[in-house]
This record gives sequence, structure tokens and C-alpha cells, in this order.
Amino acid sequence: ETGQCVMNTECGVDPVTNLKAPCASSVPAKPLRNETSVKLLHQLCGKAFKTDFDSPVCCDEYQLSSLGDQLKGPLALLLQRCPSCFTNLANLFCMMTCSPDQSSFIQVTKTNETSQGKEMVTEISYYITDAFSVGLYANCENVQLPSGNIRAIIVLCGKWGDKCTPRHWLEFMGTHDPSPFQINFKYYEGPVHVGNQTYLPMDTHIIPCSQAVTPRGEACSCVDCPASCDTPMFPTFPPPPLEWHVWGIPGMWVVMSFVFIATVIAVVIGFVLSTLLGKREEDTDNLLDSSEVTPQEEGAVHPFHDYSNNTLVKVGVYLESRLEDCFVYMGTCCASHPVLVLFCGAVLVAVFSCGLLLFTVMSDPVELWSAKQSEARKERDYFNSHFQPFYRTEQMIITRVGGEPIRYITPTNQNLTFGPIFDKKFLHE
Ligand SMILES: CC(C)CCC[C@@H](C)[C@H]1CC[C@H]2[C@@H]3CC=C4C[C@@H](O)CC[C@]4(C)[C@H]3CC[C@]12C
Repeated sequence: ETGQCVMNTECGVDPVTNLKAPCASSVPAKPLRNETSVKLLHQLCGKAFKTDFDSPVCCDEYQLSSLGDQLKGPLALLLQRCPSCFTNLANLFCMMTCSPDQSSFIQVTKTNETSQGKEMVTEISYYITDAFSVGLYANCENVQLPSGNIRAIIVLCGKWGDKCTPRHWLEFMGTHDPSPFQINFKYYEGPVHVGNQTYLPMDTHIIPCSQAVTPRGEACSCVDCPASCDTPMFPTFPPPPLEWHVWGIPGMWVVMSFVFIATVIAVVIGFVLSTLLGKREEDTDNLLDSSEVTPQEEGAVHPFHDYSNNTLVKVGVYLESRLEDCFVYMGTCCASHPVLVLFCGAVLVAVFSCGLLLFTVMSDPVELWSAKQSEARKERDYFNSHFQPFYRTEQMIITRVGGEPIRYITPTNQNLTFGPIFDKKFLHE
């Protein structure tokens, strides 16, 4: 039935959990009409149902505040890393305590009379769909404890530990302690008839862990939620340009072969031409003035062939003699003004060494190996400004030789054993 409640207000304190359990009473849903409570309802249960000032609900402000206290306690661990997981879980208990349609999926099965003569709830049946329980579990399953390395669900699943399943998890949470009354989850896919009542299993929307809860929020990280890993991390590259083929051979090869052949032909032609021309000049020269060529005059003289009149050799000889003149002049200059030359040299060296004044030794590897504007540096800076120090690249590795293993009993009565490194005394030292 819509708008109808089966539990309301806080009735008495449950002696086992010290939490307040509600009264069993069939009343219509009422609006909260209290600014802070409406705000809290919106914060905790947000999207699950309408949370306007005037929308009727089945819980009052006291129930809301204890729900808030309970959820924000141990479960804040989950919230910290994976908001959607927390929100789904919060919705389970929000719907149970506050939904205006409470009576359509909650059946009060046992009550206890309090000293004030009120009916306190001690056991209920909570009708939900399998899909909800599976979705709730699947989106929390991989959330890591903030300390890393261990899945939160192992702690949150009580005695089931790492053998947790969607149903085990709900069964554990519904047990009297941690819950102030026994919650028996009943899984159905559609309407169920019990006695003269028809129940419609609770099935609110599950927020996938790869989605943010609020529009501005962030989805759970890849470590906590495998579905987040599928979102592409790398940009998609354009396909490589199609290979260009000529006669079935890569086009570039063809072009380069042509260039090679052309160069070879040009070199060969050039060589042939120059030898032919050289021969003809030599012949004419020999006819006219072969007697005037003296072997010691120019350097390039071959015992059998006299190349001294070849044009190329003439150019070479001319260049060489100019260079020689130049350096002879320079050498004489320096030798005749030694003091001035040494002084100018010293001044030049001093001027060019001025940069040394700004010299600093760089030892930070980050500065040494990555440019200020490089992509890697920008990403590192972004990472460091968005993650807490624990996740940064600076880490300390502590080891311990010997020592006793540490035993720890969790609030849920689990006995955990940690290595000797976790000894508080040792770490404080
Ligand atoms: C140890 C961990 C795993 C337990 C996590 C589940 C906790 C947060 C759940 C289990 C049962 C829940 C309680 C069930 C019933 C009520 C009564 C209602 O009037 C106020 C909220 C309150 C008090 C709930 C608060 C949250 C609660 C305590």
C-alpha cells in the first residue's frame, strides 16, 4: 500500500546493540516539516525518493539522525573511496526506515512490549528483489579498505569474510547486532501474497560504481570498481594513412629507386665528360707549351701524367695559396704583438665564462629528467594535487626483523592476525 507505514518513531532501546528500535504501528506517512531533517534525508537518501519539504515519509527526525549516525560511522570507509557503493547501501536502509511505501515491502513479524506499553519491533521481513541485492553487492565487492590491499567487504560481511555473497552480506547486516532487530530478507521478483497482504519487493535504482552519485562527483576508481577500468584511458588514434603502392611495390621505394638511378647516371655522365674534356685540354696544352711546365712549381704533379694544367687543379692551387697568405699574415701579427694577443684571449675567456655565475647543481631527479612543460610532469602534478600523500610517489618502506604477530579483534568479532610490522610500539619508535 502506498503512503502507509508499519513502523514509526523510536520506541525503546535494544539492549544488545544499544540502538533504538522503532514502534510497530500502522500509520499514514507524514511530511518531516523540519529544515535540518529534510536536509539530512536528502543527503543520506537523495535520489531514492522524493525529498521535498512536504513529501510524506515513514520516519521521524530521531530515526533519521540515528540512521545518519550509523551510516556515517564504520561505513564512511566505503564512502571515502566509492560514493556509489555507499549510496546504494544507504538506500537499502533509507527505504526500510523512511520510504512512504514502507508497508508494501516491510512486514513486522515480531514485537516486544516495552515498559511504557508500546510495541517495539524485534523482527521484520524485508522483501527485496534479487537484482537489488546482486547490484548492491556487485558495486561494492571490490572496494578496498583505505589502507589498501584488503577488500572492505571482507570486514563488512562479518563471519562470512572472503566467502561473502550478496545474500550473505544482507543476512549479516540484518542479524540482530549489528541491527537493533532481526531483519529477514526475502527475495522475490514480483508481487508476493502473504496471508491477506500483497508485498511488492523493494527495487530502487542501483547506481553503478562506474558512475558518480552527484553530477559534480567522481566515479569509483578502477581499483575499487572494475567497471571503471573499461572507460578508455588513452585517446583513440586516427588510423594510419593508407600505404601508397605503385605496381604493387610501396610508392616510396619506387620514387627512391628512380632518384638513385638518376643520381648514378648523372655521376657517371659527369665523370665521363670531365675526363673527355680534360684529355682534350691536355692535348692542346701539350702542343703549345709543354716545355714550360716545371715539375716543382705546383704540388699536384704525377710522375707519368702532368695534371698541372687541369682547371680543377688550378682552382685548388689558387685556393691553397690564398689560405697560406692569410695564415702567414695572422701568424706574423700574433707573433709581433704577443702581450696584446694574450690579453685579448684572456678577456674573451673571462667574458664567455660569466654564465658560470648562474650555475647550480641540480640533484632532484624530477627536475633532471622531465621538462617543466612535459606531459609527464603535468600529469604528476595533477596526481599529487588530487591524491592524499599516501598515494603519492614518495613512499617509505619499513621492514622489521623478528617480532610477534599482532592479533586484532574487529568490532564484528572477527579475529585477524597481522604481521609483526604492525606493532604500534615498534612503529612509534
Ligand atoms: C558492521 C557493518 C557491516 C554494519 C552495516 C549496517 C548498519 C549500518 C545497519 C544495519 C542495520 C541498520 C539499522 C536498522 C534499523 C534502524 C532503526 C531506525 O529507526 C534507524 C536506523 C537503524 C538504527 C539502522 C541504522 C543502520 C544499521 C545499523
